[in-house]
Amino acid sequence: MISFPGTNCDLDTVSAIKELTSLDAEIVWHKDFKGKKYDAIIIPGGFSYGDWLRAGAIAARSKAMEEVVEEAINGKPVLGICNGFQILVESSLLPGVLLPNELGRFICRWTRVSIENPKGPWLKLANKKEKIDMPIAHAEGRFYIDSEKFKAISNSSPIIYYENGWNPNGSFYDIAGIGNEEGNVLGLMPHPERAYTEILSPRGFHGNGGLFFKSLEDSLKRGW
Ligand SMILES: NC(=O)CC[C@H](N)C(=O)O
Repeated sequence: MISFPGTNCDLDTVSAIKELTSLDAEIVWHKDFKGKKYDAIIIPGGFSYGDWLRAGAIAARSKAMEEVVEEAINGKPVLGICNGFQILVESSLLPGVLLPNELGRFICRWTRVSIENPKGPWLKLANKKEKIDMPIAHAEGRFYIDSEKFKAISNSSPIIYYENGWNPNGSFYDIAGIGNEEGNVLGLMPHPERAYTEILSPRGFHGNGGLFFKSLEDSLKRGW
């Protein structure tokens, strides 16, 4: 798990993985990060470099991200959560861009998503259209992708959609998260590490965000 200046969800994400799985997980300062050392890479949420320029833009140009790009191209599992998703998009590992929220301000609330075209190590245990409840907390989460590109990938790449009426930020096509064609790289704006047990979830929501981490565990043990 890579930590940049301003990353603030790294501890939560390590805790989620350790509580839910038998996997080992550690936080690595970006300057010390060596991609080859790990079986999977997570870029957690936060405000890397204070979200200056655009969220994720500066971290995307770091040496650590050069390593991540190399590993991702070789098929290693890479997950970006919120600011991590912004960094993956800024690194061109995932298509599209993340624009400021339609409301023009930071939004923090629970939301509900469903999964299309589940594949790859992060979604191995997901059923088609599986619904997951997780909170979002961001200012720049409005996903944009042009219609041609969307058409080209919508039947083949994993896509996480906000359920009808749950789009908090004006994302195009209600997109909350997206994967590459192979599914080894996945990015999402909602926070699964804040929704991995029932006790973390408000009344009426399911704490089922652990699916991503349990899928990784299963995938690393048995393949995907
Ligand atoms: N929680 C996060 O990672 C989101 C923060 C994010 N950089 C933003 O758009 O505000």
